[in-house]
Amino acid sequence: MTEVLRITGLAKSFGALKATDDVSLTLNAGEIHALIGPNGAGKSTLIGQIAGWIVPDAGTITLEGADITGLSVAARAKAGLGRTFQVSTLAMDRTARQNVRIAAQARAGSSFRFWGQVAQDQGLRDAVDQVLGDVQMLDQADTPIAELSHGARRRVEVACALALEPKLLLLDEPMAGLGQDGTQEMTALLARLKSRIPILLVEHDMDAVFALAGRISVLVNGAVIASGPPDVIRTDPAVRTAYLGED
Ligand SMILES: Nc1ncnc2c1ncn2[C@@H]1O[C@H](COP(=O)(O)OP(=O)(O)OP(=O)(O)O)[C@@H](O)[C@H]1O
Repeated sequence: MTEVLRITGLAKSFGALKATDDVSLTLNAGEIHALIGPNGAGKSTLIGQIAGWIVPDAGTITLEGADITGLSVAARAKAGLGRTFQVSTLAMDRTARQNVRIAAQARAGSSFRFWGQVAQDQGLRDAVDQVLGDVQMLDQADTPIAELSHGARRRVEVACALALEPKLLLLDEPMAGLGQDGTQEMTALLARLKSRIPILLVEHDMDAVFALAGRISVLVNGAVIASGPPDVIRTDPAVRTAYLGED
């Protein structure tokens, strides 16, 4: 079992409020580790600290054994921390392919430097087609984002993240607002991806979480109250009381 991400003793307070209270967790190769918890539990604050736009008061974050706690957002992305954004960053007037190409170009910048233009163009085209295929968007690759469904846009966002060849994906509520079909498509996509790229998943859709996650950690008032496989979490009395409800 290869550990990709390790968070140790992460803490963040806003005034007297402990938004993240001594949180430790790991993400292993080949798994989806879901982070669930009621509104205000501290999930987004935790993701913000891992991604780097919130500075923790204490704790460390390591990516494949390297300490990334002090790195900038951009440096973390370069180190292999992939993510999508809660607010879409896609260029709406560009096609899916053009959006993914921008991400692939950012990734390829240095590695293609010594190649000729033709090889560079071919390499980029192949990389873009590969990730568009991964998210099953090849048939809509040349459609402007503005004309795509919400679910298709989400898949293009995942393709942009994949184009950066990350070591893991941080996904903050990828099912939000998708509806039944979109949620099913996104669930299938994440299930396909996980063997290649481990995913730390924050998600409110419990059907998706229990279908996808190998491990679930439950956050309440900034602290992890339970962590384990779905069947253990489902029956944990503290979790049922705090979050899932008794029904
Ligand atoms: N910048 C901030 N300043 C003050 N308080 C904050 C700040 N950011 C978050 N909080 C508080 O920290 C707590 C955790 O918020 P956070 O958004 O991380 O929870 P969450 O689990 O992601 O919630 P949701 O499921 O609703 O997105 C909340 O009480 C929130 O009001």
